[in-house]
Amino acid sequence: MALTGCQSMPADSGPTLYQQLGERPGIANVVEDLLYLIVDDERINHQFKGVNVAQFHRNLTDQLCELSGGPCNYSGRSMRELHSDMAITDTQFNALAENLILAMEENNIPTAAQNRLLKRIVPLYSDIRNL
Ligand code: HEM
Repeated sequence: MALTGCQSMPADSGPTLYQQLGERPGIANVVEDLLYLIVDDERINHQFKGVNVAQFHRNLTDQLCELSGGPCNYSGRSMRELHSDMAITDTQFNALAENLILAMEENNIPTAAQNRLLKRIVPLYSDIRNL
């Protein structure tokens, strides 16, 4: 019985990305700090004028939660639809990614976890740039 039990246990592969990010509360903190960085960043802050901050915070938190494997459902509009009129440049995309990295640093997210999340964001690139 004991052996059978052992066989059915999942291999100990360490914390999931969702756990490394501090689950939804940790992700919400990262997104809050990201918002402050965006407001201070002259390369991109003009794009965010008039944005509903509470909704942006909730939806981006849900999206990163879902992307990291957490139990969240992003219920906002598609990435292509949201960003299609913004003519986002590579420089602006990279500026936002840089701010996300800084926000993760501020929240002591390990570098390996930062890279795991960025890797899951990369596939969104062509939709966000409307390519
Ligand atoms: C890392 C890449 C990006 C991700 C994962 C991302 C994700 C998102 C998400 C989930 C939303 C929905 C939030 C809401 O419902 O308000 C959103 C909206 C928005 N994003 Fe992005 N985004 C990215 C890059 C960018 C860039 C580079 C810009 C501009 C420089 C940008 C500008 C905006 C704006 C202005 C909105 C609000 C649109 C609206 O309310 O109609 N995003 N983004």
